[in-house]
Amino acid sequence: MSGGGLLVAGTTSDAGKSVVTAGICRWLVRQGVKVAPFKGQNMSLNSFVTREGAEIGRAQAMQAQAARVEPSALMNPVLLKPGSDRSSQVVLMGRPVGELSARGYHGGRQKTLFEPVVQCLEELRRTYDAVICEGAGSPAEINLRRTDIVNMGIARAARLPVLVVGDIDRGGVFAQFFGTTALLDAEDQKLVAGYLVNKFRGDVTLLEPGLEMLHGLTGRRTFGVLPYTHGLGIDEEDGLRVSLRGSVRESVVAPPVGEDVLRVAVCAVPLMSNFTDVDALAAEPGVVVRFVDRPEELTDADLVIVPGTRGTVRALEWLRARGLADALARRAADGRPVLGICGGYQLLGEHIDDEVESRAGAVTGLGLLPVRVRFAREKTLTRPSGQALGQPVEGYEIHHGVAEVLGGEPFLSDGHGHGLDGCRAGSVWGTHWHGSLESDGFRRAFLRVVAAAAGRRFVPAPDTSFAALREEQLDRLGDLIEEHADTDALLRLIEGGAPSGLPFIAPGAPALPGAPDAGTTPGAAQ
Ligand SMILES: NC(=O)CC[C@H](N)C(=O)O
Repeated sequence: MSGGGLLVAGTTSDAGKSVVTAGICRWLVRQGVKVAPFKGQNMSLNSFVTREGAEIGRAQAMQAQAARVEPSALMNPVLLKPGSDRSSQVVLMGRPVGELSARGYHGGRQKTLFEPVVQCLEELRRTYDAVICEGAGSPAEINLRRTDIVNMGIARAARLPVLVVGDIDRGGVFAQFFGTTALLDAEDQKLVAGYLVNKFRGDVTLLEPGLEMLHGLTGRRTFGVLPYTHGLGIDEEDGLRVSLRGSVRESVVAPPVGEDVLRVAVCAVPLMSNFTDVDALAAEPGVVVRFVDRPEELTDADLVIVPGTRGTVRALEWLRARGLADALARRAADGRPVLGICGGYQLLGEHIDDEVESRAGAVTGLGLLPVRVRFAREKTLTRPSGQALGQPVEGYEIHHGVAEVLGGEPFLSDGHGHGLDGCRAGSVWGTHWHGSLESDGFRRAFLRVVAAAAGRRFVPAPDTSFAALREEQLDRLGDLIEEHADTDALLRLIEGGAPSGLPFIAPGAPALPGAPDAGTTPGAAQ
């Protein structure tokens, strides 16, 4: 195969585009196809750092792993990181280029990003046999189509066939498939090859008449019906699938090894970034991870984690306002474990000087670690490695804040006694490194320290390999596609593009209010 491509669009957010894209990548690479993932523009606070030091969405890094290739900035040229409900940091080719309001972004900036996005995809298509692209939200966002760079905009520019994924679990999937198609203009519709039903529970024979009717209505076939599968929510784009009032959805089912479980409470701070850091804890038998936002929920926790955040000062204010700051201080005084990661580490320190992220200037931190933080314009984006508790640790850093450690013990060091990052003072630990808990030996050693401090007879399983668990998940995604999609038809689509003769479904895209043809011939193709 060469020059193959596909856009995996969705009828809604959370329809399963990311995991379907990953599953298609894993299936193709097993067939010997050299494949890469791509998403023109991603909005997420879960990001990753490539070996070249570029920041991209974690979902694309996960898909690259599914495709067994090294993640690169080309795979996610634009990353938007929300800093409030109305503005985002724009990361272009892995580097931040500014902070923009949604209005400013859609009003003009996005247009300027179209060319670079198209070029990145072209470069990937020259290097790989096939590129599986992921859309965002729904392609039928009629207010945004004109400036779109991630759904039909890119499909049209690159002549990609489009597969629309729908989540049947929430109901309404036929109307969604039909409506998504019918609200696109005629040229866009020519690329919409068909549908994929996701998260189906029950008897497929009951669904089949509906799929036939859908075919009759749209002239488009359904390429597969994927069953509802638990435990596949890996590296999500956003917080949608993490129940902030509940436990992590990825908890392992194996029973605890020791007599006690270990309870981990993760403070659900605003603008939480890389909450995926705690996935590795949830993968440990006997570790119970939940997100919390009330001080009384810290009482029975053996370990409290303050995770990363795109709003360090805002998170600090939130912790104070909710009474969590006092609860954290009491824990520290009682010698009970607290771990701060990135933004969570910064706010545990004594002082924050921030003219960059919050522009709040001088702010007093929680004072639980002897650390001072100054925000820099330059973003630190690295993939460090070192040691802690005598075990090798790998991580990645994504932050503007620069920490000056004034005391305590170094947390992560180079193995020769030189501190590399972070700080430990009594039972409080902090580091800028994300992903450190994925290092199996370190995670076990850290959990043993926590268990001892908490007086729990918890024993970490000797053999949990987070990397192996992740591989297993990616294989299961590949299996889902192989077993429940018409792979021959998918292959033809990826190789040959959308079939010709797909019918137009009225009314098509409406004209924008105020545009010259507004109010006339609603079905007119643009
Ligand atoms: N990833 C993070 O938690 C970032 C921390 C903080 N917002 C900074 O930029 O320094």
